[in-house]
Amino acid sequence: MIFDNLLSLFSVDMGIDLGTCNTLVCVRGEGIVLNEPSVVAVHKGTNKVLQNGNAVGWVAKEMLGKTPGSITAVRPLKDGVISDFEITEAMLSYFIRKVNGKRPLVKPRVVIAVPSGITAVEKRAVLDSAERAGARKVFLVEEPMAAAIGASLPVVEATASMIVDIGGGTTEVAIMSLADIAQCESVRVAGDDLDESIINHMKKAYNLMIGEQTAERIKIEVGSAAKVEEDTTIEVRGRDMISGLPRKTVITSEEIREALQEPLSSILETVTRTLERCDPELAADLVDNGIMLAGGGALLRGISVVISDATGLECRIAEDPLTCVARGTAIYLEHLEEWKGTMESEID
Ligand SMILES: Nc1ncnc2c1ncn2[C@@H]1O[C@H](COP(=O)(O)OP(=O)(O)OP(=O)(O)O)[C@@H](O)[C@H]1O
Repeated sequence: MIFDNLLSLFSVDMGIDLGTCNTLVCVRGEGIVLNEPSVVAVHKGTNKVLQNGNAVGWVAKEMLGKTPGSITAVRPLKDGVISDFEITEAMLSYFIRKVNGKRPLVKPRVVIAVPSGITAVEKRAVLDSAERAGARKVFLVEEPMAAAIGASLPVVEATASMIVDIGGGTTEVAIMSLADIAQCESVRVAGDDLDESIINHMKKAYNLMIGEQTAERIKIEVGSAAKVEEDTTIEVRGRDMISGLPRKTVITSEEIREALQEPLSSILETVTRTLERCDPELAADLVDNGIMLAGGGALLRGISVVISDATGLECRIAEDPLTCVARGTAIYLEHLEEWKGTMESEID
């Protein structure tokens, strides 16, 4: 124990938000030091990462959708869970090496935020991957708890705090009190599904095939959950499904809003269901405390308006919602000695 504390003086303790879309790493005392896409480029049909294990993150994202036949750029996490263990391990290993690089002699202690819905087997896989990827000790925290802490909600107090974390693969809804999760639900509908709906809309309405990156750009530039600004238009390029040739067309923000309604209604249902299951005393607190939104999906125009309309509660957006979970893991690192009993760890 004392030896471990001594070692921590020489190692970088890090908090990792292992996301479907982005992985963020925080270092104790330094804040966010890495923010890269959760993408890895491999030789097709193998788990061999290109460029000696270094084709990860930004380098690999540029290859996504543009790779020649022998190379594939993969996202090893899907729907918020690990879909490819070996590649996830390679990715974690690259990020840990990149951050720990300056102090390679002592292995780091690592806090990883994982979706609340993952199974014991999946948790073990994350623990094992991080250990093999070079961590000295690994602690897991539940993503909604990390998000709430990162959003400065008073989770340790005897009052209810509610977080809706809309990520890439999953939306996590949780109600917390006294440092514990009282009610929690996770749905595998989030930002990626909004992109998917845009792709389907373009196929159906315009016979135009567009890529995932184009769909995401449309969502970010003109997408909305409710009409909160003047409607605009955007030029979209893709491949004509009939002629097979490149083509462009102009679409409106109104039709995109329409296309997003279906996945958004699944998210809204999850939010209202979680509230319905909540203890009446905690529900009473939420009348005053409201709901906090986190994750990249919180940046979708009008999302707080639709959640507020559906629940009747005040809905706020966390500051810098994309980094909430990572900042929460950094706060965990600061309180590691006090809180580690509440976290799952390989060794403890
Ligand atoms: N301005 C924006 N408007 C709408 N969506 C956005 C915006 N910026 C980012 N996003 C979306 O947020 C999602 C990524 O959010 P985030 O980084 O919180 O997810 P993640 O942690 O990688 O995923 P998960 O929590 O599911 O593992 C993507 O779907 C991205 O398209």
